[in-house]
Amino acid sequence: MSDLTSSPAWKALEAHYGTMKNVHMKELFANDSERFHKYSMKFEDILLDYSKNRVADSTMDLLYALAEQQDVKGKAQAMFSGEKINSTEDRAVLHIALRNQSNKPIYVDGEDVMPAVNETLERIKAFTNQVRDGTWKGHTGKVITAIVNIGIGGSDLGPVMACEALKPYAADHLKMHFCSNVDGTHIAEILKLCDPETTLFLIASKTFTTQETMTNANTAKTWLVGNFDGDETSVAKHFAALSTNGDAVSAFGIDVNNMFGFWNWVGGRYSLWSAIGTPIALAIGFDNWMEMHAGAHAVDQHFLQYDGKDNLPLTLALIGLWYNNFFGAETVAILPYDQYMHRFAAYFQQGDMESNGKYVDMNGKRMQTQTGPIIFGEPGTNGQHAFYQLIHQGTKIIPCDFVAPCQSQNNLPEKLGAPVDHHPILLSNYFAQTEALAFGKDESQVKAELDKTDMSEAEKTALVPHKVFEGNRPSNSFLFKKLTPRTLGSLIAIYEMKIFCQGAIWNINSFDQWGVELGKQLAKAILPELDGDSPVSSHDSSTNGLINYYKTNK
Ligand SMILES: O=P(O)(O)OC[C@H]1O[C@H](O)[C@@H](O)[C@@H](O)[C@@H]1O
Repeated sequence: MSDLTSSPAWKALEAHYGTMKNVHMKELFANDSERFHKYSMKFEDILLDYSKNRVADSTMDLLYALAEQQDVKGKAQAMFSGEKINSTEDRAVLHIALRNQSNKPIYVDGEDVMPAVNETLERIKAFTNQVRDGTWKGHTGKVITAIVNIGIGGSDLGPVMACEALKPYAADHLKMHFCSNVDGTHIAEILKLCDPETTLFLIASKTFTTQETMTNANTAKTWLVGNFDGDETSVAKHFAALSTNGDAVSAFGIDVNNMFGFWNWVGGRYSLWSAIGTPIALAIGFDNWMEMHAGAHAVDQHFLQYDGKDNLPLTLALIGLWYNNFFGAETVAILPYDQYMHRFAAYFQQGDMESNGKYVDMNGKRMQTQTGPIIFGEPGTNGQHAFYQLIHQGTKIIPCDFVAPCQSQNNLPEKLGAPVDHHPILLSNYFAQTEALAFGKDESQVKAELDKTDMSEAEKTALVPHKVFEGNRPSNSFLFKKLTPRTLGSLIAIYEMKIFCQGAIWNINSFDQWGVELGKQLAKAILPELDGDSPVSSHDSSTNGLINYYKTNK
Protein backbone atom coordinates (compact mmCIF):
# COMPACT_ATOMS: atom_id res chain seq x y z
CA MET A 1 0.00 0.00 0.00
CA SER A 2 1.26 3.49 -0.76
CA ASP A 3 2.10 5.87 2.07
CA LEU A 4 -0.73 8.17 1.07
CA THR A 5 -3.72 5.87 1.42
CA SER A 6 -2.49 4.45 4.70
CA SER A 7 -1.59 7.85 6.14
CA PRO A 8 -3.47 9.30 9.12
CA ALA A 9 -4.98 12.23 7.21
CA TRP A 10 -6.22 9.91 4.45
CA LYS A 11 -7.65 7.41 6.91
CA ALA A 12 -9.44 10.21 8.72
CA LEU A 13 -11.00 11.37 5.47
CA GLU A 14 -12.03 7.82 4.62
CA ALA A 15 -13.82 7.53 7.95
CA HIS A 16 -15.37 10.95 7.51
CA TYR A 17 -16.61 10.02 4.04
CA GLY A 18 -18.72 7.35 5.73
CA THR A 19 -20.55 10.05 7.65
CA MET A 20 -20.90 12.42 4.68
CA LYS A 21 -21.76 10.19 1.77
CA ASN A 22 -25.49 10.28 2.38
CA VAL A 23 -25.75 13.85 3.60
CA HIS A 24 -27.79 16.03 1.26
CA MET A 25 -26.81 19.61 0.51
CA LYS A 26 -30.39 20.56 1.32
CA GLU A 27 -29.67 19.64 4.95
CA LEU A 28 -26.33 21.41 4.94
CA PHE A 29 -27.94 24.63 3.73
CA ALA A 30 -30.97 24.29 5.98
CA ASN A 31 -28.76 23.88 9.03
CA ASP A 32 -26.44 26.77 8.32
CA SER A 33 -27.69 30.13 7.16
CA GLU A 34 -24.08 31.35 6.91
CA ARG A 35 -23.09 28.70 4.45
CA PHE A 36 -22.51 31.02 1.51
CA HIS A 37 -20.38 33.39 3.59
CA LYS A 38 -18.44 30.54 5.08
CA TYR A 39 -17.77 28.75 1.83
CA SER A 40 -17.02 31.55 -0.55
CA MET A 41 -13.99 33.73 -1.03
CA LYS A 42 -12.76 36.50 -3.23
CA PHE A 43 -9.58 36.97 -5.12
CA GLU A 44 -9.56 40.54 -6.44
CA ASP A 45 -12.92 40.73 -8.25
CA ILE A 46 -13.17 36.97 -8.74
CA LEU A 47 -15.72 35.42 -6.39
CA LEU A 48 -15.52 31.69 -5.77
CA ASP A 49 -18.60 30.15 -4.19
CA TYR A 50 -17.93 26.58 -3.14
CA SER A 51 -20.85 26.27 -0.76
CA LYS A 52 -22.75 23.95 -3.11
CA ASN A 53 -20.48 21.05 -2.27
CA ARG A 54 -20.94 18.00 -0.10
CA VAL A 55 -18.67 19.36 2.58
CA ALA A 56 -19.08 20.36 6.20
CA ASP A 57 -16.62 22.30 8.36
CA SER A 58 -15.06 19.04 9.47
CA THR A 59 -14.60 17.94 5.85
CA MET A 60 -12.66 21.05 5.02
CA ASP A 61 -10.57 20.76 8.19
CA LEU A 62 -9.62 17.20 7.32
CA LEU A 63 -8.84 18.15 3.73
CA TYR A 64 -6.59 21.02 4.82
CA ALA A 65 -4.90 18.61 7.22
CA LEU A 66 -4.23 16.27 4.30
CA ALA A 67 -2.60 19.13 2.39
CA GLU A 68 -0.45 19.86 5.40
CA GLN A 69 0.49 16.23 5.87
CA GLN A 70 1.54 16.04 2.21
CA ASP A 71 3.56 19.25 2.59
CA VAL A 72 1.88 21.05 -0.28
CA LYS A 73 3.30 24.31 0.97
CA GLY A 74 6.85 23.00 1.12
CA LYS A 75 6.50 21.59 -2.38
CA ALA A 76 5.15 24.93 -3.63
CA GLN A 77 8.11 26.73 -2.11
CA ALA A 78 10.43 24.24 -3.79
CA MET A 79 8.80 24.98 -7.15
CA PHE A 80 8.94 28.75 -6.70
CA SER A 81 12.57 28.65 -5.65
CA GLY A 82 13.70 26.81 -8.76
CA GLU A 83 14.29 23.34 -7.33
CA LYS A 84 14.26 20.59 -9.93
CA ILE A 85 10.91 19.18 -8.92
CA ASN A 86 10.40 17.60 -12.36
CA SER A 87 12.65 14.74 -11.36
CA THR A 88 12.18 12.47 -14.37
CA GLU A 89 13.45 15.20 -16.67
CA ASP A 90 15.78 16.75 -14.07
CA ARG A 91 14.18 20.15 -14.60
CA ALA A 92 12.97 23.06 -12.55
CA VAL A 93 9.35 24.13 -13.05
CA LEU A 94 9.32 27.87 -13.41
CA HIS A 95 6.44 29.15 -15.48
CA ILE A 96 5.95 31.36 -12.43
CA ALA A 97 9.26 33.10 -13.30
CA LEU A 98 7.85 34.16 -16.65
CA ARG A 99 5.24 36.25 -14.88
CA ASN A 100 7.39 37.23 -11.91
CA GLN A 101 6.76 40.93 -12.24
CA SER A 102 8.43 41.54 -8.88
CA ASN A 103 11.69 40.58 -10.55
CA LYS A 104 12.85 38.91 -7.37
CA PRO A 105 15.73 36.67 -8.47
CA ILE A 106 14.96 32.99 -9.06
CA TYR A 107 17.96 30.71 -9.39
CA VAL A 108 18.41 27.60 -11.47
CA ASP A 109 21.83 25.97 -11.22
CA GLY A 110 23.10 29.07 -9.44
CA GLU A 111 21.96 31.48 -12.14
CA ASP A 112 19.17 34.04 -11.82
CA VAL A 113 16.72 33.35 -14.63
CA MET A 114 15.06 36.76 -14.50
CA PRO A 115 17.46 38.78 -16.70
CA ALA A 116 16.98 36.35 -19.61
CA VAL A 117 13.20 36.28 -19.05
CA ASN A 118 13.05 40.07 -19.13
CA GLU A 119 15.31 40.39 -22.13
CA THR A 120 13.16 37.99 -24.12
CA LEU A 121 10.01 39.84 -23.11
CA GLU A 122 11.60 43.08 -24.35
CA ARG A 123 12.41 41.47 -27.70
CA ILE A 124 8.88 40.13 -28.00
CA LYS A 125 7.56 43.58 -27.17
CA ALA A 126 9.61 45.21 -29.92
CA PHE A 127 8.68 42.54 -32.44
CA THR A 128 4.95 42.49 -31.70
CA ASN A 129 4.78 46.29 -31.69
CA GLN A 130 6.45 46.43 -35.09
CA VAL A 131 4.08 43.88 -36.56
CA ARG A 132 1.03 45.54 -35.04
CA ASP A 133 1.92 49.09 -36.05
CA GLY A 134 2.93 48.10 -39.57
CA THR A 135 6.65 48.88 -39.23
CA TRP A 136 7.37 45.23 -39.92
CA LYS A 137 6.95 44.72 -43.64
CA GLY A 138 6.63 41.55 -45.65
CA HIS A 139 8.95 40.56 -48.50
CA THR A 140 7.21 42.88 -50.96
CA GLY A 141 6.93 45.79 -48.54
CA LYS A 142 3.36 45.24 -47.43
CA VAL A 143 2.18 45.29 -43.81
CA ILE A 144 1.23 42.05 -42.10
CA THR A 145 -2.51 41.40 -41.85
CA ALA A 146 -2.59 37.68 -40.95
CA ILE A 147 -0.74 35.61 -38.38
CA VAL A 148 -0.60 31.84 -38.69
CA ASN A 149 0.60 30.15 -35.51
CA ILE A 150 1.78 26.64 -36.29
CA GLY A 151 2.07 24.57 -33.13
CA ILE A 152 0.32 21.81 -31.25
CA GLY A 153 -0.50 20.89 -27.65
CA GLY A 154 0.99 23.45 -25.32
CA SER A 155 2.27 25.41 -28.30
CA ASP A 156 -1.27 25.90 -29.56
CA LEU A 157 -3.98 25.49 -26.93
CA GLY A 158 -2.99 28.36 -24.64
CA PRO A 159 -2.61 30.96 -27.38
CA VAL A 160 -5.85 29.83 -29.08
CA MET A 161 -7.76 29.89 -25.81
CA ALA A 162 -6.45 33.30 -24.77
CA CYS A 163 -6.86 34.89 -28.20
CA GLU A 164 -10.45 33.69 -28.29
CA ALA A 165 -11.16 34.69 -24.70
CA LEU A 166 -9.76 38.19 -25.19
CA LYS A 167 -11.08 38.90 -28.69
CA PRO A 168 -12.65 42.18 -27.58
CA TYR A 169 -9.13 43.42 -26.89
CA ALA A 170 -7.72 42.28 -30.23
CA ALA A 171 -6.51 44.41 -33.10
CA ASP A 172 -9.03 44.31 -35.93
CA HIS A 173 -6.39 44.49 -38.64
CA LEU A 174 -4.59 41.26 -37.65
CA LYS A 175 -6.39 38.05 -38.46
CA MET A 176 -5.24 35.22 -36.20
CA HIS A 177 -5.09 31.64 -37.48
CA PHE A 178 -3.97 28.58 -35.54
CA CYS A 179 -2.82 25.49 -37.34
CA SER A 180 -2.20 22.43 -35.17
CA ASN A 181 -3.44 19.23 -36.77
CA VAL A 182 -1.13 17.30 -39.08
CA ASP A 183 -4.25 16.58 -41.14
CA GLY A 184 -3.43 18.52 -44.31
CA THR A 185 -6.94 19.86 -44.28
CA HIS A 186 -6.08 22.16 -41.41
CA ILE A 187 -3.31 24.05 -43.14
CA ALA A 188 -4.99 23.84 -46.54
CA GLU A 189 -8.07 25.64 -45.24
CA ILE A 190 -5.99 28.30 -43.48
CA LEU A 191 -3.76 28.96 -46.49
CA LYS A 192 -6.86 29.51 -48.62
CA LEU A 193 -7.56 32.53 -46.43
CA CYS A 194 -4.03 33.94 -46.55
CA ASP A 195 -2.12 36.20 -48.88
CA PRO A 196 1.60 35.32 -48.89
CA GLU A 197 2.58 38.98 -49.11
CA THR A 198 0.82 39.87 -45.86
CA THR A 199 1.05 36.66 -43.80
CA LEU A 200 3.45 36.01 -40.95
CA PHE A 201 3.98 32.43 -39.77
CA LEU A 202 4.98 31.72 -36.19
CA ILE A 203 6.47 28.27 -35.81
CA ALA A 204 5.76 27.45 -32.18
CA SER A 205 7.44 24.39 -30.80
CA LYS A 206 9.40 23.97 -27.62
CA THR A 207 11.42 21.11 -29.09
CA PHE A 208 11.16 22.14 -32.76
CA THR A 209 10.98 18.45 -33.58
CA THR A 210 7.25 17.74 -33.18
CA GLN A 211 6.11 15.87 -36.28
CA GLU A 212 2.82 17.70 -36.74
CA THR A 213 4.36 21.14 -36.36
CA MET A 214 7.38 20.50 -38.54
CA THR A 215 5.21 18.99 -41.27
CA ASN A 216 2.90 22.00 -41.26
CA ALA A 217 5.85 24.41 -41.04
CA ASN A 218 7.51 22.86 -44.09
CA THR A 219 4.26 23.01 -46.04
CA ALA A 220 3.83 26.67 -45.10
CA LYS A 221 7.41 27.44 -46.13
CA THR A 222 6.98 25.70 -49.48
CA TRP A 223 3.74 27.59 -50.06
CA LEU A 224 5.35 30.92 -49.24
CA VAL A 225 8.56 30.45 -51.21
CA GLY A 226 6.57 29.02 -54.12
CA ASN A 227 4.48 32.16 -54.16
CA PHE A 228 7.65 34.24 -54.41
CA ASP A 229 9.02 32.26 -57.36
CA GLY A 230 11.32 30.18 -55.20
CA ASP A 231 12.95 33.16 -53.52
CA GLU A 232 14.11 31.74 -50.17
CA THR A 233 15.00 35.19 -48.83
CA SER A 234 11.24 35.75 -48.39
CA VAL A 235 11.34 33.48 -45.32
CA ALA A 236 13.13 36.18 -43.31
CA LYS A 237 10.13 38.52 -43.30
CA HIS A 238 7.40 35.90 -43.06
CA PHE A 239 8.63 33.37 -40.50
CA ALA A 240 9.44 33.65 -36.81
CA ALA A 241 10.12 30.84 -34.35
CA LEU A 242 9.05 30.38 -30.74
CA SER A 243 11.25 27.65 -29.40
CA THR A 244 13.97 26.45 -27.04
CA ASN A 245 15.90 24.76 -29.86
CA GLY A 246 18.03 27.36 -31.63
CA ASP A 247 19.94 24.84 -33.77
CA ALA A 248 16.79 23.31 -35.20
CA VAL A 249 15.32 26.77 -35.85
CA SER A 250 18.43 27.77 -37.84
CA ALA A 251 18.46 24.46 -39.70
CA PHE A 252 14.86 25.11 -40.74
CA GLY A 253 15.97 28.42 -42.25
CA ILE A 254 14.60 30.92 -39.76
CA ASP A 255 16.93 33.77 -38.84
CA VAL A 256 17.78 33.58 -35.12
CA ASN A 257 16.91 37.28 -34.92
CA ASN A 258 13.36 36.15 -35.56
CA MET A 259 13.53 33.53 -32.85
CA PHE A 260 12.07 34.06 -29.40
CA GLY A 261 13.40 31.58 -26.93
CA PHE A 262 12.41 30.01 -23.68
CA TRP A 263 13.85 27.38 -21.40
CA ASN A 264 13.55 23.73 -20.53
CA TRP A 265 12.00 24.70 -17.19
CA VAL A 266 8.82 25.82 -18.98
CA GLY A 267 6.47 22.90 -19.54
CA GLY A 268 4.55 23.00 -22.82
CA ARG A 269 1.16 23.22 -21.12
CA TYR A 270 2.42 26.09 -18.95
CA SER A 271 4.10 27.97 -21.78
CA LEU A 272 1.59 30.64 -22.74
CA TRP A 273 3.51 32.95 -20.39
CA SER A 274 6.69 32.42 -22.45
CA ALA A 275 7.51 33.22 -26.07
CA ILE A 276 4.76 30.72 -26.94
CA GLY A 277 2.39 33.55 -25.93
CA THR A 278 3.70 35.78 -28.75
CA PRO A 279 0.49 35.30 -30.78
CA ILE A 280 -1.44 36.58 -27.76
CA ALA A 281 0.73 39.68 -27.63
CA LEU A 282 0.23 40.13 -31.37
CA ALA A 283 -3.52 39.84 -31.05
CA ILE A 284 -4.24 41.89 -27.93
CA GLY A 285 -1.04 43.91 -27.65
CA PHE A 286 2.00 43.36 -25.49
CA ASP A 287 0.67 45.46 -22.59
CA ASN A 288 -2.51 43.41 -22.39
CA TRP A 289 -0.47 40.21 -22.44
CA MET A 290 1.52 41.67 -19.54
CA GLU A 291 -1.79 42.30 -17.77
CA MET A 292 -2.46 38.57 -18.02
CA HIS A 293 0.97 38.01 -16.47
CA ALA A 294 0.12 40.49 -13.71
CA GLY A 295 -3.12 38.66 -12.92
CA ALA A 296 -1.28 35.36 -12.75
CA HIS A 297 1.54 36.81 -10.68
CA ALA A 298 -0.99 38.13 -8.17
CA VAL A 299 -2.42 34.60 -7.84
CA ASP A 300 1.10 33.23 -7.36
CA GLN A 301 1.64 35.64 -4.48
CA HIS A 302 -1.73 34.75 -2.96
CA PHE A 303 -0.95 31.07 -3.33
CA LEU A 304 2.38 31.38 -1.54
CA GLN A 305 1.12 33.69 1.16
CA TYR A 306 -2.11 32.14 2.36
CA ASP A 307 -2.77 28.90 4.17
CA GLY A 308 -5.69 26.56 4.48
CA LYS A 309 -9.11 28.04 3.88
CA ASP A 310 -7.67 31.38 2.82
CA ASN A 311 -5.86 29.79 -0.10
CA LEU A 312 -8.15 29.71 -3.11
CA PRO A 313 -6.37 27.27 -5.45
CA LEU A 314 -5.69 24.90 -2.55
CA THR A 315 -9.35 24.95 -1.54
CA LEU A 316 -10.42 24.22 -5.10
CA ALA A 317 -7.90 21.38 -5.31
CA LEU A 318 -9.09 19.78 -2.08
CA ILE A 319 -12.74 19.88 -3.05
CA GLY A 320 -11.85 18.24 -6.35
CA LEU A 321 -9.82 15.60 -4.58
CA TRP A 322 -12.68 14.91 -2.15
CA TYR A 323 -14.94 13.80 -5.01
CA ASN A 324 -12.21 12.14 -7.03
CA ASN A 325 -10.74 10.05 -4.24
CA PHE A 326 -13.62 9.46 -1.89
CA PHE A 327 -16.84 9.72 -3.91
CA GLY A 328 -15.33 7.97 -6.93
CA ALA A 329 -16.02 10.83 -9.33
CA GLU A 330 -13.93 10.41 -12.47
CA THR A 331 -14.61 13.66 -14.29
CA VAL A 332 -14.75 17.40 -13.80
CA ALA A 333 -16.78 19.65 -16.07
CA ILE A 334 -15.53 23.19 -16.69
CA LEU A 335 -18.47 25.23 -17.90
CA PRO A 336 -17.81 28.84 -18.86
CA TYR A 337 -20.86 31.02 -19.32
CA ASP A 338 -18.95 33.24 -21.70
CA GLN A 339 -18.79 32.44 -25.38
CA TYR A 340 -15.32 33.98 -25.63
CA MET A 341 -14.08 31.30 -23.21
CA HIS A 342 -15.14 28.49 -25.50
CA ARG A 343 -11.67 26.91 -25.53
CA PHE A 344 -11.09 27.21 -21.78
CA ALA A 345 -12.09 23.63 -20.98
CA ALA A 346 -10.06 22.32 -23.92
CA TYR A 347 -7.05 24.24 -22.63
CA PHE A 348 -7.33 22.69 -19.19
CA GLN A 349 -7.93 19.29 -20.70
CA GLN A 350 -4.23 19.37 -21.51
CA GLY A 351 -3.38 21.41 -18.42
CA ASP A 352 -4.89 18.92 -16.02
CA MET A 353 -4.90 15.60 -17.86
CA GLU A 354 -1.32 15.80 -19.12
CA SER A 355 -0.13 17.01 -15.71
CA ASN A 356 -1.91 14.60 -13.43
CA GLY A 357 -2.75 11.65 -15.67
CA LYS A 358 -0.12 9.47 -13.97
CA TYR A 359 -0.45 6.03 -12.42
CA VAL A 360 2.92 5.99 -10.71
CA ASP A 361 4.06 8.30 -7.93
CA MET A 362 7.31 10.25 -7.67
CA ASN A 363 9.05 7.10 -6.48
CA GLY A 364 7.85 5.09 -9.46
CA LYS A 365 5.40 3.13 -7.32
CA ARG A 366 1.95 2.24 -8.61
CA MET A 367 -0.68 4.60 -7.18
CA GLN A 368 -3.17 3.00 -4.83
CA THR A 369 -5.74 5.67 -5.50
CA GLN A 370 -7.11 7.69 -8.37
CA THR A 371 -5.14 10.63 -9.76
CA GLY A 372 -6.12 13.27 -12.32
CA PRO A 373 -9.75 13.52 -13.41
CA ILE A 374 -11.12 13.55 -16.95
CA ILE A 375 -11.76 17.17 -17.88
CA PHE A 376 -14.44 18.20 -20.32
CA GLY A 377 -16.70 21.13 -20.92
CA GLU A 378 -18.42 23.44 -23.34
CA PRO A 379 -19.69 26.94 -22.91
CA GLY A 380 -23.10 27.34 -21.30
CA THR A 381 -25.80 27.28 -22.52
CA ASN A 382 -24.68 24.96 -25.32
CA GLY A 383 -23.66 22.32 -22.82
CA GLN A 384 -27.08 22.51 -21.17
CA HIS A 385 -28.73 21.34 -24.36
CA ALA A 386 -26.18 18.62 -24.93
CA PHE A 387 -24.79 16.77 -21.92
CA TYR A 388 -26.30 18.34 -18.78
CA GLN A 389 -29.02 15.67 -18.77
CA LEU A 390 -26.44 13.22 -17.48
CA ILE A 391 -25.08 15.72 -14.96
CA HIS A 392 -28.59 16.20 -13.54
CA GLN A 393 -30.04 12.71 -13.74
CA GLY A 394 -27.26 10.33 -14.72
CA THR A 395 -25.81 7.64 -12.47
CA LYS A 396 -22.47 9.43 -12.25
CA ILE A 397 -21.33 12.23 -10.05
CA ILE A 398 -19.81 15.02 -12.13
CA PRO A 399 -18.39 17.91 -10.12
CA CYS A 400 -18.79 21.10 -12.14
CA ASP A 401 -17.06 24.45 -12.22
CA PHE A 402 -19.37 27.19 -13.47
CA VAL A 403 -17.51 30.27 -14.65
CA ALA A 404 -19.17 33.56 -15.60
CA PRO A 405 -18.60 37.31 -15.94
CA CYS A 406 -21.10 39.77 -14.43
CA GLN A 407 -20.65 42.01 -17.43
CA SER A 408 -20.85 40.99 -21.06
CA GLN A 409 -18.45 42.41 -23.61
CA ASN A 410 -21.39 42.77 -25.97
CA ASN A 411 -24.30 44.78 -24.68
CA LEU A 412 -26.55 44.08 -27.59
CA PRO A 413 -29.25 46.70 -27.06
CA GLU A 414 -26.51 49.32 -27.13
CA LYS A 415 -24.40 47.77 -29.83
CA LEU A 416 -26.95 46.36 -32.22
CA GLY A 417 -30.23 47.66 -30.93
CA ALA A 418 -31.31 44.10 -30.11
CA PRO A 419 -34.73 43.94 -28.45
CA VAL A 420 -33.38 42.45 -25.21
CA ASP A 421 -30.12 42.28 -23.36
CA HIS A 422 -28.85 38.71 -23.69
CA HIS A 423 -26.62 38.73 -20.65
CA PRO A 424 -29.28 38.43 -17.93
CA ILE A 425 -30.75 35.53 -19.90
CA LEU A 426 -27.36 33.82 -19.99
CA LEU A 427 -26.72 34.44 -16.31
CA SER A 428 -30.17 33.31 -15.24
CA ASN A 429 -29.14 29.96 -16.67
CA TYR A 430 -25.79 30.06 -14.88
CA PHE A 431 -27.53 30.67 -11.54
CA ALA A 432 -30.33 28.19 -12.22
CA GLN A 433 -28.05 25.31 -13.07
CA THR A 434 -26.13 25.19 -9.80
CA GLU A 435 -29.37 25.63 -7.86
CA ALA A 436 -31.00 22.77 -9.76
CA LEU A 437 -27.96 20.54 -9.37
CA ALA A 438 -27.69 21.10 -5.64
CA PHE A 439 -31.31 21.08 -4.59
CA GLY A 440 -33.08 19.15 -7.33
CA LYS A 441 -36.83 18.65 -7.36
CA ASP A 442 -38.43 16.05 -5.12
CA GLU A 443 -41.39 13.76 -5.64
CA SER A 444 -43.90 16.01 -3.90
CA GLN A 445 -42.95 18.95 -6.11
CA VAL A 446 -43.24 16.84 -9.23
CA LYS A 447 -46.62 15.47 -8.10
CA ALA A 448 -47.94 18.94 -7.36
CA GLU A 449 -46.99 20.03 -10.86
CA LEU A 450 -48.60 16.99 -12.45
CA ASP A 451 -51.77 17.53 -10.44
CA LYS A 452 -52.29 20.70 -12.44
CA THR A 453 -52.53 18.67 -15.67
CA ASP A 454 -55.39 16.49 -16.88
CA MET A 455 -53.32 13.30 -16.74
CA SER A 456 -54.78 10.18 -15.19
CA GLU A 457 -53.45 9.03 -11.82
CA ALA A 458 -51.77 6.06 -13.48
CA GLU A 459 -50.05 8.29 -16.01
CA LYS A 460 -48.88 10.62 -13.27
CA THR A 461 -47.51 7.80 -11.13
CA ALA A 462 -45.60 6.42 -14.11
CA LEU A 463 -44.10 9.79 -14.93
CA VAL A 464 -43.05 10.93 -11.47
CA PRO A 465 -39.71 9.06 -11.15
CA HIS A 466 -38.59 10.38 -14.53
CA LYS A 467 -39.22 13.96 -13.51
CA VAL A 468 -37.58 13.83 -10.08
CA PHE A 469 -34.17 15.46 -9.68
CA GLU A 470 -32.44 14.01 -6.66
CA GLY A 471 -30.02 16.94 -6.48
CA ASN A 472 -26.97 16.86 -4.21
CA ARG A 473 -24.78 17.33 -7.27
CA PRO A 474 -21.75 19.45 -6.50
CA SER A 475 -20.55 22.60 -8.17
CA ASN A 476 -18.20 25.52 -7.72
CA SER A 477 -19.18 28.92 -9.09
CA PHE A 478 -16.72 31.50 -10.28
CA LEU A 479 -18.22 34.92 -10.87
CA PHE A 480 -16.11 37.91 -11.82
CA LYS A 481 -16.78 41.41 -13.04
CA LYS A 482 -15.60 41.18 -16.62
CA LEU A 483 -13.26 38.99 -18.61
CA THR A 484 -10.25 41.29 -18.74
CA PRO A 485 -6.71 40.15 -19.56
CA ARG A 486 -5.88 40.39 -15.86
CA THR A 487 -8.87 38.28 -14.83
CA LEU A 488 -8.09 35.66 -17.45
CA GLY A 489 -4.48 35.54 -16.25
CA SER A 490 -5.68 35.03 -12.69
CA LEU A 491 -8.16 32.33 -13.64
CA ILE A 492 -5.51 30.40 -15.55
CA ALA A 493 -3.09 30.61 -12.63
CA ILE A 494 -5.80 29.51 -10.19
CA TYR A 495 -6.33 26.33 -12.21
CA GLU A 496 -2.60 25.81 -12.67
CA MET A 497 -2.08 25.96 -8.92
CA LYS A 498 -5.08 23.74 -8.29
CA ILE A 499 -3.48 21.13 -10.53
CA PHE A 500 -0.18 21.62 -8.72
CA CYS A 501 -1.80 21.06 -5.30
CA GLN A 502 -3.52 17.86 -6.37
CA GLY A 503 -0.31 16.51 -7.87
CA ALA A 504 1.57 17.44 -4.68
CA ILE A 505 -0.95 15.60 -2.51
CA TRP A 506 -0.84 12.50 -4.69
CA ASN A 507 2.95 12.87 -4.81
CA ILE A 508 3.06 12.43 -8.57
CA ASN A 509 5.18 14.31 -11.07
CA SER A 510 2.76 16.83 -12.58
CA PHE A 511 5.39 18.18 -14.92
CA ASP A 512 6.49 15.35 -17.17
CA GLN A 513 4.43 13.77 -19.96
CA TRP A 514 5.94 10.42 -20.88
CA GLY A 515 2.50 9.19 -21.78
CA VAL A 516 2.58 11.02 -25.10
CA GLU A 517 5.74 9.25 -26.27
CA LEU A 518 4.73 5.70 -27.15
CA GLY A 519 2.19 6.72 -29.79
CA LYS A 520 4.75 9.04 -31.39
CA GLN A 521 7.35 6.27 -31.47
CA LEU A 522 5.00 3.73 -33.04
CA ALA A 523 3.71 6.25 -35.61
CA LYS A 524 7.29 6.84 -36.70
CA ALA A 525 7.78 3.11 -37.27
CA ILE A 526 4.46 2.74 -39.11
CA LEU A 527 4.87 5.71 -41.47
CA PRO A 528 7.34 4.01 -43.87
CA GLU A 529 5.17 0.88 -43.87
CA LEU A 530 2.35 2.88 -45.41
CA ASP A 531 4.33 3.27 -48.66
CA GLY A 532 3.52 0.98 -51.55
CA ASP A 533 0.89 -1.74 -51.81
CA SER A 534 2.44 -4.76 -50.16
CA PRO A 535 0.61 -5.89 -47.03
CA VAL A 536 2.28 -5.62 -43.63
CA SER A 537 2.56 -8.42 -41.10
CA SER A 538 4.85 -6.92 -38.49
CA HIS A 539 2.13 -5.98 -35.96
CA ASP A 540 -0.67 -7.68 -34.07
CA SER A 541 -3.57 -8.88 -36.22
CA SER A 542 -5.72 -5.84 -35.49
CA THR A 543 -3.06 -3.27 -36.41
CA ASN A 544 -2.00 -5.31 -39.49
CA GLY A 545 -5.65 -5.58 -40.51
CA LEU A 546 -6.26 -1.86 -40.23
CA ILE A 547 -3.07 -0.90 -42.08
CA ASN A 548 -3.79 -3.38 -44.85
CA TYR A 549 -7.36 -2.15 -45.24
CA TYR A 550 -5.95 1.36 -45.64
CA LYS A 551 -3.39 0.16 -48.19
CA THR A 552 -6.00 -1.48 -50.36
CA ASN A 553 -8.25 1.58 -50.26
CA LYS A 554 -5.89 4.56 -50.39
O1 LIG B 1 6.09 22.48 -28.29
P1 LIG B 1 6.39 21.12 -28.80
O2 LIG B 1 7.78 20.70 -28.45
O3 LIG B 1 6.16 21.06 -30.28
O4 LIG B 1 5.44 20.11 -28.09
C1 LIG B 1 4.04 20.08 -28.28
C2 LIG B 1 3.41 19.09 -27.34
O5 LIG B 1 4.03 17.82 -27.56
C3 LIG B 1 3.63 16.73 -26.73
O6 LIG B 1 2.33 16.35 -27.01
C4 LIG B 1 3.74 17.07 -25.27
O7 LIG B 1 5.09 17.12 -24.95
C5 LIG B 1 3.07 18.39 -24.97
O8 LIG B 1 3.30 18.76 -23.64
C6 LIG B 1 3.57 19.48 -25.89
O9 LIG B 1 2.88 20.66 -25.59
